[in-house]
Amino acid sequence: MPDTRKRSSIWLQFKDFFFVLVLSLSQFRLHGSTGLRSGSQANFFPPLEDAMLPSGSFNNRMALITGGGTGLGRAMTATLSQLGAQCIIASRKLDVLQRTAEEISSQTGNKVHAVQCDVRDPQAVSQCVDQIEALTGLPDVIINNAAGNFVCPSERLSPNAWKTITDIVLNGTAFVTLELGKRLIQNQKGASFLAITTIYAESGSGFVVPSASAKAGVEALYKSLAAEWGRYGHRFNIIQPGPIRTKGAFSRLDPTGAFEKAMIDRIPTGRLGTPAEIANLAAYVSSNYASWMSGAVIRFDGGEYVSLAGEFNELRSVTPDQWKLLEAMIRKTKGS
Ligand SMILES: CCCCC/C=C\C=C\C(=O)SCCNC(=O)CCNC(=O)[C@H](O)C(C)(C)COP(=O)(O)OP(=O)(O)OC[C@H]1O[C@@H](n2cnc3c(N)ncnc32)[C@H](O)[C@@H]1OP(=O)(O)O
Ligand SMILES: NC(=O)C1=CN([C@@H]2O[C@H](COP(=O)(O)OP(=O)(O)OC[C@H]3O[C@@H](n4cnc5c(N)ncnc54)[C@H](OP(=O)(O)O)[C@@H]3O)[C@@H](O)[C@H]2O)C=CC1
Repeated sequence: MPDTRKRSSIWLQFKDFFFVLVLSLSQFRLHGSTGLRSGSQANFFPPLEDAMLPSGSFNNRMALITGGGTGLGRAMTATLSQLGAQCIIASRKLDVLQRTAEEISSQTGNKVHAVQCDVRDPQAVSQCVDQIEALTGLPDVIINNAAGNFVCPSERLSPNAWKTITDIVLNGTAFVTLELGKRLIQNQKGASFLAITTIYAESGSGFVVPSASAKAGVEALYKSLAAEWGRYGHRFNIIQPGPIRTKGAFSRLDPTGAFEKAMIDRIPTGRLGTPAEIANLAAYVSSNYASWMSGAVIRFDGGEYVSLAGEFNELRSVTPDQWKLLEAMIRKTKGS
Protein backbone atom coordinates (compact mmCIF):
# COMPACT_ATOMS: atom_id res chain seq x y z
CA MET A 1 0.00 0.00 0.00
CA PRO A 2 1.45 3.47 -0.85
CA ASP A 3 2.48 5.54 2.18
CA THR A 4 -0.25 8.17 1.80
CA ARG A 5 -3.03 5.51 1.65
CA LYS A 6 -1.54 3.67 4.63
CA ARG A 7 -1.45 6.93 6.64
CA SER A 8 -5.03 7.82 5.74
CA SER A 9 -6.25 4.29 6.62
CA ILE A 10 -4.54 4.49 10.05
CA TRP A 11 -6.10 7.95 10.54
CA LEU A 12 -9.55 6.55 9.67
CA GLN A 13 -9.15 3.71 12.16
CA PHE A 14 -8.02 6.18 14.83
CA LYS A 15 -10.97 8.45 14.05
CA ASP A 16 -13.40 5.49 14.43
CA PHE A 17 -11.84 4.49 17.71
CA PHE A 18 -11.91 8.09 18.98
CA PHE A 19 -15.57 8.43 17.96
CA VAL A 20 -16.58 5.31 19.88
CA LEU A 21 -14.58 6.42 22.90
CA VAL A 22 -16.15 9.90 22.99
CA LEU A 23 -19.57 8.35 22.48
CA SER A 24 -19.21 5.94 25.35
CA LEU A 25 -17.75 8.56 27.69
CA SER A 26 -20.60 10.95 26.96
CA GLN A 27 -23.12 8.15 27.59
CA PHE A 28 -21.41 7.42 30.89
CA ARG A 29 -21.39 11.08 31.97
CA LEU A 30 -25.03 11.57 31.03
CA HIS A 31 -26.45 8.47 32.59
CA GLY A 32 -23.88 6.98 34.93
CA SER A 33 -22.89 3.36 34.61
CA THR A 34 -26.24 1.93 35.65
CA GLY A 35 -28.72 4.83 35.39
CA LEU A 36 -31.88 4.39 33.36
CA ARG A 37 -32.57 6.80 30.52
CA SER A 38 -36.10 7.32 29.34
CA GLY A 39 -38.31 9.26 26.95
CA SER A 40 -40.96 11.67 28.27
CA GLN A 41 -43.84 9.24 27.73
CA ALA A 42 -42.19 6.90 30.25
CA ASN A 43 -43.94 9.00 32.94
CA PHE A 44 -47.15 7.24 31.92
CA PHE A 45 -45.60 3.83 32.57
CA PRO A 46 -43.83 3.81 35.94
CA PRO A 47 -42.28 0.46 36.84
CA LEU A 48 -43.63 -1.14 40.03
CA GLU A 49 -40.87 -2.94 41.83
CA ASP A 50 -42.61 -4.76 44.70
CA ALA A 51 -43.72 -8.42 44.52
CA MET A 52 -47.14 -8.66 42.88
CA LEU A 53 -48.39 -12.03 44.13
CA PRO A 54 -49.69 -12.60 47.68
CA SER A 55 -46.92 -13.47 50.11
CA GLY A 56 -46.61 -17.21 50.61
CA SER A 57 -47.64 -17.96 47.01
CA PHE A 58 -44.60 -20.24 46.69
CA ASN A 59 -44.57 -21.73 50.19
CA ASN A 60 -43.38 -25.36 50.14
CA ARG A 61 -42.35 -25.03 46.51
CA MET A 62 -38.90 -25.63 45.04
CA ALA A 63 -37.65 -23.55 42.11
CA LEU A 64 -34.61 -24.06 39.89
CA ILE A 65 -33.38 -20.98 38.04
CA THR A 66 -30.48 -21.47 35.61
CA GLY A 67 -28.27 -18.41 35.38
CA GLY A 68 -29.84 -17.30 38.67
CA GLY A 69 -26.65 -15.70 40.00
CA THR A 70 -26.85 -12.55 37.86
CA GLY A 71 -29.15 -10.17 35.98
CA LEU A 72 -32.72 -11.24 35.29
CA GLY A 73 -32.25 -14.72 36.80
CA ARG A 74 -31.12 -13.14 40.05
CA ALA A 75 -34.21 -10.89 40.11
CA MET A 76 -36.50 -13.88 39.47
CA THR A 77 -34.79 -15.79 42.28
CA ALA A 78 -35.22 -12.85 44.67
CA THR A 79 -38.95 -12.57 43.90
CA LEU A 80 -39.66 -16.32 44.16
CA SER A 81 -37.68 -16.50 47.39
CA GLN A 82 -39.57 -13.52 48.80
CA LEU A 83 -42.82 -15.32 47.95
CA GLY A 84 -41.77 -18.38 49.96
CA ALA A 85 -39.96 -20.64 47.46
CA GLN A 86 -36.83 -22.59 48.26
CA CYS A 87 -34.62 -21.74 45.27
CA ILE A 88 -31.71 -23.45 43.59
CA ILE A 89 -29.57 -21.33 41.29
CA ALA A 90 -27.24 -23.02 38.81
CA SER A 91 -24.54 -21.79 36.43
CA ARG A 92 -20.78 -22.01 35.83
CA LYS A 93 -19.43 -19.52 38.38
CA LEU A 94 -19.89 -20.99 41.85
CA ASP A 95 -18.50 -17.92 43.67
CA VAL A 96 -21.04 -15.63 41.96
CA LEU A 97 -23.87 -18.08 42.74
CA GLN A 98 -22.86 -18.39 46.39
CA ARG A 99 -22.71 -14.63 46.86
CA THR A 100 -26.16 -14.16 45.31
CA ALA A 101 -27.60 -17.09 47.29
CA GLU A 102 -26.35 -15.67 50.58
CA GLU A 103 -27.57 -12.16 49.82
CA ILE A 104 -31.06 -13.28 48.83
CA SER A 105 -31.41 -15.84 51.68
CA SER A 106 -30.42 -13.22 54.23
CA GLN A 107 -33.04 -10.81 52.87
CA THR A 108 -35.95 -13.25 52.55
CA GLY A 109 -35.20 -15.80 55.26
CA ASN A 110 -35.70 -18.60 52.71
CA LYS A 111 -32.84 -20.89 51.73
CA VAL A 112 -31.25 -20.37 48.31
CA HIS A 113 -28.90 -23.17 47.19
CA ALA A 114 -26.02 -22.64 44.76
CA VAL A 115 -25.13 -25.49 42.40
CA GLN A 116 -22.35 -25.31 39.82
CA CYS A 117 -23.40 -26.51 36.38
CA ASP A 118 -22.39 -25.89 32.79
CA VAL A 119 -25.64 -26.53 30.95
CA ARG A 120 -23.73 -27.37 27.72
CA ASP A 121 -22.56 -30.63 29.27
CA PRO A 122 -25.34 -33.24 29.61
CA GLN A 123 -23.35 -35.21 32.21
CA ALA A 124 -22.87 -32.10 34.33
CA VAL A 125 -26.60 -31.41 34.04
CA SER A 126 -27.42 -34.94 35.21
CA GLN A 127 -25.04 -34.57 38.19
CA CYS A 128 -26.56 -31.16 38.97
CA VAL A 129 -30.03 -32.72 39.06
CA ASP A 130 -28.69 -35.49 41.38
CA GLN A 131 -27.44 -32.72 43.67
CA ILE A 132 -30.79 -30.90 43.52
CA GLU A 133 -32.70 -34.10 44.34
CA ALA A 134 -30.49 -34.58 47.38
CA LEU A 135 -30.85 -30.94 48.50
CA THR A 136 -34.54 -30.21 47.99
CA GLY A 137 -36.15 -33.00 45.98
CA LEU A 138 -37.25 -32.43 42.38
CA PRO A 139 -38.34 -28.83 41.72
CA ASP A 140 -41.91 -27.66 41.07
CA VAL A 141 -40.70 -24.67 39.06
CA ILE A 142 -37.94 -24.70 36.42
CA ILE A 143 -36.81 -21.46 34.79
CA ASN A 144 -34.42 -21.89 31.86
CA ASN A 145 -32.81 -18.47 31.89
CA ALA A 146 -29.08 -19.16 31.27
CA ALA A 147 -27.80 -17.80 27.96
CA GLY A 148 -24.78 -16.60 26.04
CA ASN A 149 -24.72 -13.93 23.35
CA PHE A 150 -22.66 -11.21 21.66
CA VAL A 151 -23.13 -8.97 18.64
CA CYS A 152 -20.99 -10.04 15.70
CA PRO A 153 -21.32 -9.86 11.91
CA SER A 154 -22.11 -13.41 10.80
CA GLU A 155 -19.16 -13.49 8.40
CA ARG A 156 -16.85 -13.08 11.41
CA LEU A 157 -18.30 -16.03 13.39
CA SER A 158 -16.06 -19.06 13.85
CA PRO A 159 -17.60 -22.55 14.06
CA ASN A 160 -16.78 -22.54 17.77
CA ALA A 161 -18.50 -19.18 18.30
CA TRP A 162 -21.66 -20.60 16.69
CA LYS A 163 -21.39 -23.80 18.73
CA THR A 164 -20.79 -21.95 22.00
CA ILE A 165 -23.97 -19.87 21.79
CA THR A 166 -26.23 -22.59 20.39
CA ASP A 167 -24.88 -25.07 22.96
CA ILE A 168 -25.67 -22.79 25.90
CA VAL A 169 -29.04 -21.59 24.67
CA LEU A 170 -30.64 -24.47 22.77
CA ASN A 171 -28.79 -27.59 23.90
CA GLY A 172 -28.45 -26.31 27.47
CA THR A 173 -32.19 -25.65 27.74
CA ALA A 174 -32.94 -29.03 26.17
CA PHE A 175 -30.56 -30.94 28.51
CA VAL A 176 -32.00 -29.29 31.64
CA THR A 177 -35.60 -29.69 30.48
CA LEU A 178 -35.27 -33.33 29.37
CA GLU A 179 -33.28 -34.45 32.41
CA LEU A 180 -35.75 -32.91 34.85
CA GLY A 181 -38.78 -33.80 32.75
CA LYS A 182 -37.87 -37.50 32.66
CA ARG A 183 -37.23 -37.68 36.40
CA LEU A 184 -40.44 -35.78 37.19
CA ILE A 185 -42.43 -38.12 34.96
CA GLN A 186 -40.88 -41.13 36.71
CA ASN A 187 -41.85 -39.63 40.07
CA GLN A 188 -45.34 -38.69 38.83
CA LYS A 189 -44.75 -35.08 39.80
CA GLY A 190 -45.94 -32.14 37.68
CA ALA A 191 -43.97 -28.91 37.19
CA SER A 192 -44.00 -25.50 35.55
CA PHE A 193 -41.26 -24.95 32.94
CA LEU A 194 -40.52 -21.42 31.77
CA ALA A 195 -38.01 -20.43 29.08
CA ILE A 196 -36.66 -16.90 28.72
CA THR A 197 -36.13 -16.19 25.03
CA THR A 198 -36.16 -12.78 23.28
CA ILE A 199 -38.36 -10.81 20.87
CA TYR A 200 -36.08 -11.60 17.93
CA ALA A 201 -36.66 -15.34 18.40
CA GLU A 202 -39.77 -14.62 16.36
CA SER A 203 -38.46 -12.14 13.77
CA GLY A 204 -34.83 -13.26 13.54
CA SER A 205 -32.14 -10.58 13.77
CA GLY A 206 -28.88 -9.86 12.04
CA PHE A 207 -25.71 -9.62 14.13
CA VAL A 208 -26.99 -12.05 16.78
CA VAL A 209 -27.70 -14.95 14.44
CA PRO A 210 -26.58 -17.87 16.68
CA SER A 211 -28.70 -16.47 19.54
CA ALA A 212 -31.71 -15.85 17.27
CA SER A 213 -31.49 -19.38 15.84
CA ALA A 214 -31.07 -21.02 19.23
CA LYS A 215 -33.84 -19.02 20.92
CA ALA A 216 -36.20 -19.92 18.05
CA GLY A 217 -35.29 -23.56 18.70
CA VAL A 218 -36.07 -23.14 22.40
CA GLU A 219 -39.49 -21.76 21.51
CA ALA A 220 -40.19 -24.77 19.24
CA LEU A 221 -39.02 -27.11 22.03
CA TYR A 222 -41.31 -25.51 24.62
CA LYS A 223 -44.38 -25.31 22.39
CA SER A 224 -43.88 -28.96 21.38
CA LEU A 225 -43.49 -30.18 24.95
CA ALA A 226 -46.50 -28.13 26.07
CA ALA A 227 -48.53 -30.29 23.68
CA GLU A 228 -46.82 -33.58 24.54
CA TRP A 229 -46.23 -33.48 28.30
CA GLY A 230 -49.42 -31.88 29.61
CA ARG A 231 -50.53 -35.45 30.34
CA TYR A 232 -47.73 -35.70 32.92
CA GLY A 233 -48.73 -32.49 34.69
CA HIS A 234 -46.14 -30.26 33.05
CA ARG A 235 -46.77 -26.74 31.77
CA PHE A 236 -44.38 -25.01 29.34
CA ASN A 237 -44.38 -21.28 28.74
CA ILE A 238 -42.10 -18.69 27.18
CA ILE A 239 -41.34 -15.06 28.03
CA GLN A 240 -39.75 -12.93 25.29
CA PRO A 241 -38.20 -9.93 27.05
CA GLY A 242 -37.34 -6.68 25.33
CA PRO A 243 -34.30 -4.73 26.54
CA ILE A 244 -33.73 -4.74 30.31
CA ARG A 245 -30.42 -3.36 31.52
CA THR A 246 -28.10 -6.06 32.86
CA LYS A 247 -24.32 -6.11 32.78
CA GLY A 248 -24.30 -9.50 31.00
CA ALA A 249 -26.53 -8.39 28.11
CA PHE A 250 -25.55 -4.75 27.66
CA SER A 251 -21.78 -5.31 27.82
CA ARG A 252 -22.02 -7.82 24.98
CA LEU A 253 -24.79 -6.28 22.86
CA ASP A 254 -24.25 -2.55 23.34
CA PRO A 255 -20.61 -2.22 24.43
CA THR A 256 -20.41 1.56 23.75
CA GLY A 257 -23.89 2.45 25.03
CA ALA A 258 -24.72 4.04 21.67
CA PHE A 259 -27.53 1.59 20.84
CA GLU A 260 -29.52 2.31 24.01
CA LYS A 261 -30.91 5.68 22.93
CA ALA A 262 -32.15 4.26 19.62
CA MET A 263 -33.86 1.43 21.52
CA ILE A 264 -35.59 3.80 23.92
CA ASP A 265 -36.71 6.06 21.07
CA ARG A 266 -38.52 3.19 19.39
CA ILE A 267 -40.11 1.71 22.53
CA PRO A 268 -43.66 3.09 22.78
CA THR A 269 -43.54 3.08 26.60
CA GLY A 270 -40.39 5.21 26.41
CA ARG A 271 -38.14 3.22 28.69
CA LEU A 272 -36.33 -0.07 29.24
CA GLY A 273 -37.95 -2.78 31.32
CA THR A 274 -36.68 -3.51 34.83
CA PRO A 275 -35.53 -6.82 36.32
CA ALA A 276 -38.26 -6.60 39.00
CA GLU A 277 -40.98 -6.29 36.34
CA ILE A 278 -39.93 -9.45 34.50
CA ALA A 279 -39.48 -11.21 37.85
CA ASN A 280 -43.13 -10.50 38.69
CA LEU A 281 -44.26 -11.88 35.33
CA ALA A 282 -42.08 -14.98 35.68
CA ALA A 283 -43.45 -15.56 39.18
CA TYR A 284 -47.03 -15.30 37.95
CA VAL A 285 -46.45 -17.67 35.01
CA SER A 286 -44.71 -20.16 37.33
CA SER A 287 -47.39 -19.94 40.03
CA ASN A 288 -50.59 -21.88 40.50
CA TYR A 289 -52.51 -18.71 39.55
CA ALA A 290 -51.41 -19.55 36.01
CA SER A 291 -52.22 -23.26 36.19
CA TRP A 292 -54.31 -23.00 32.99
CA MET A 293 -51.49 -21.33 31.06
CA SER A 294 -49.43 -23.64 28.86
CA GLY A 295 -47.84 -23.20 25.44
CA ALA A 296 -48.02 -19.42 25.86
CA VAL A 297 -45.49 -17.05 24.31
CA ILE A 298 -45.58 -13.77 26.24
CA ARG A 299 -43.89 -10.78 24.67
CA PHE A 300 -42.76 -8.37 27.40
CA ASP A 301 -41.05 -5.48 25.68
CA GLY A 302 -42.84 -2.14 26.23
CA GLY A 303 -44.14 -2.42 22.66
CA GLU A 304 -40.72 -2.56 20.95
CA TYR A 305 -41.58 -5.47 18.64
CA VAL A 306 -44.68 -3.89 17.08
CA SER A 307 -42.87 -0.58 16.90
CA LEU A 308 -40.09 -2.18 14.85
CA ALA A 309 -42.54 -4.12 12.68
CA GLY A 310 -44.98 -1.43 11.49
CA GLU A 311 -43.96 0.03 8.14
CA PHE A 312 -45.40 3.48 8.88
CA ASN A 313 -44.41 3.84 12.52
CA GLU A 314 -41.70 6.38 11.67
CA LEU A 315 -44.57 8.80 10.97
CA ARG A 316 -44.62 9.40 14.73
CA SER A 317 -42.09 12.16 14.07
CA VAL A 318 -44.40 14.08 11.72
CA THR A 319 -45.59 17.31 13.42
CA PRO A 320 -49.26 18.53 13.39
CA ASP A 321 -48.32 21.29 10.89
CA GLN A 322 -46.64 18.76 8.63
CA TRP A 323 -49.77 16.58 8.88
CA LYS A 324 -51.90 19.48 7.64
CA LEU A 325 -49.70 19.70 4.54
CA LEU A 326 -49.66 15.94 4.00
CA GLU A 327 -53.43 15.69 4.38
CA ALA A 328 -53.96 18.50 1.89
CA MET A 329 -51.70 16.77 -0.63
CA ILE A 330 -53.50 13.45 -0.18
CA ARG A 331 -56.97 15.02 -0.43
CA LYS A 332 -55.96 16.80 -3.65
CA THR A 333 -55.34 13.48 -5.36
CA LYS A 334 -58.14 12.44 -7.65
CA GLY A 335 -58.31 9.01 -9.28
CA SER A 336 -55.47 6.51 -9.61
C1 LIG B 1 -28.66 -3.99 24.57
C2 LIG B 1 -29.62 -4.96 23.98
C3 LIG B 1 -30.59 -5.54 24.93
C4 LIG B 1 -31.49 -6.54 24.26
C5 LIG B 1 -31.02 -7.92 24.56
C6 LIG B 1 -31.70 -8.93 23.77
C7 LIG B 1 -31.38 -10.23 23.87
C8 LIG B 1 -30.41 -10.72 24.78
C9 LIG B 1 -30.09 -12.02 24.78
C10 LIG B 1 -29.05 -12.55 25.65
O1 LIG B 1 -28.82 -13.71 25.64
S1 LIG B 1 -28.22 -11.49 26.73
C11 LIG B 1 -27.24 -12.53 27.78
C12 LIG B 1 -25.84 -12.25 27.59
N1 LIG B 1 -25.08 -12.91 28.64
C13 LIG B 1 -24.02 -13.67 28.38
O2 LIG B 1 -23.61 -13.85 27.25
C14 LIG B 1 -23.38 -14.29 29.58
C15 LIG B 1 -22.52 -15.47 29.28
N2 LIG B 1 -21.54 -15.21 28.22
C16 LIG B 1 -20.27 -15.71 28.20
O3 LIG B 1 -19.86 -16.43 29.08
C17 LIG B 1 -19.40 -15.39 27.00
O4 LIG B 1 -19.73 -14.15 26.48
C18 LIG B 1 -19.56 -16.47 25.88
C19 LIG B 1 -18.60 -16.09 24.72
C20 LIG B 1 -20.98 -16.55 25.35
C21 LIG B 1 -19.16 -17.86 26.38
O5 LIG B 1 -17.96 -17.84 27.08
P1 LIG B 1 -16.89 -19.06 26.87
O6 LIG B 1 -17.53 -20.35 26.95
O7 LIG B 1 -15.76 -18.76 27.82
O8 LIG B 1 -16.45 -18.87 25.37
P2 LIG B 1 -15.11 -18.32 24.71
O9 LIG B 1 -14.73 -17.00 25.25
O10 LIG B 1 -14.10 -19.42 24.79
O11 LIG B 1 -15.57 -18.12 23.19
C22 LIG B 1 -16.11 -19.20 22.43
C23 LIG B 1 -15.95 -18.86 20.95
O12 LIG B 1 -16.69 -17.66 20.68
C24 LIG B 1 -15.81 -16.65 20.14
N3 LIG B 1 -16.21 -15.35 20.61
C25 LIG B 1 -16.34 -14.93 21.88
N4 LIG B 1 -16.69 -13.66 21.93
C26 LIG B 1 -16.77 -13.21 20.65
C27 LIG B 1 -17.10 -11.94 20.06
N5 LIG B 1 -17.42 -10.89 20.79
N6 LIG B 1 -17.10 -11.86 18.71
C28 LIG B 1 -16.79 -12.94 17.94
N7 LIG B 1 -16.49 -14.19 18.46
C29 LIG B 1 -16.46 -14.30 19.79
C30 LIG B 1 -14.45 -17.03 20.69
O13 LIG B 1 -13.41 -16.45 19.91
C31 LIG B 1 -14.50 -18.55 20.60
O14 LIG B 1 -14.32 -19.00 19.28
P3 LIG B 1 -12.89 -19.55 18.76
O15 LIG B 1 -13.13 -19.97 17.35
O16 LIG B 1 -11.93 -18.40 18.88
O17 LIG B 1 -12.53 -20.69 19.67
N1 LIG C 1 -31.31 -8.31 29.51
C1 LIG C 1 -32.00 -8.23 28.39
O1 LIG C 1 -32.26 -7.14 27.86
C2 LIG C 1 -32.53 -9.46 27.77
C3 LIG C 1 -32.22 -10.72 28.23
N2 LIG C 1 -32.79 -11.82 27.62
C4 LIG C 1 -32.56 -13.15 28.19
O2 LIG C 1 -32.67 -13.09 29.59
C5 LIG C 1 -31.88 -14.10 30.17
C6 LIG C 1 -30.98 -13.51 31.23
O3 LIG C 1 -30.07 -12.60 30.63
P1 LIG C 1 -29.38 -11.42 31.47
O4 LIG C 1 -29.76 -11.54 32.88
O5 LIG C 1 -29.61 -10.17 30.75
O6 LIG C 1 -27.83 -11.76 31.27
P2 LIG C 1 -26.75 -12.45 32.23
O7 LIG C 1 -25.50 -12.51 31.45
O8 LIG C 1 -26.72 -11.77 33.55
O9 LIG C 1 -27.32 -13.91 32.47
C7 LIG C 1 -26.90 -15.04 31.80
C8 LIG C 1 -26.67 -16.14 32.83
O10 LIG C 1 -26.41 -17.37 32.15
C9 LIG C 1 -25.41 -18.07 32.85
N3 LIG C 1 -24.72 -18.94 31.91
C10 LIG C 1 -24.05 -18.60 30.78
N4 LIG C 1 -23.50 -19.68 30.21
C11 LIG C 1 -23.84 -20.73 30.98
C12 LIG C 1 -23.56 -22.12 30.92
N5 LIG C 1 -22.83 -22.64 29.93
N6 LIG C 1 -24.08 -22.93 31.87
C13 LIG C 1 -24.82 -22.42 32.87
N7 LIG C 1 -25.12 -21.12 32.99
C14 LIG C 1 -24.61 -20.28 32.06
C15 LIG C 1 -24.48 -17.00 33.41
O11 LIG C 1 -23.83 -17.43 34.59
P3 LIG C 1 -22.33 -18.01 34.61
O12 LIG C 1 -21.48 -17.02 33.90
O13 LIG C 1 -22.04 -18.18 36.07
O14 LIG C 1 -22.38 -19.34 33.92
C16 LIG C 1 -25.46 -15.86 33.72
O15 LIG C 1 -25.86 -15.93 35.06
C17 LIG C 1 -31.15 -14.77 29.02
O16 LIG C 1 -31.85 -15.92 28.61
C18 LIG C 1 -31.20 -13.73 27.94
O17 LIG C 1 -31.12 -14.33 26.66
C19 LIG C 1 -33.58 -11.72 26.54
C20 LIG C 1 -33.89 -10.51 26.03
C21 LIG C 1 -33.41 -9.28 26.61
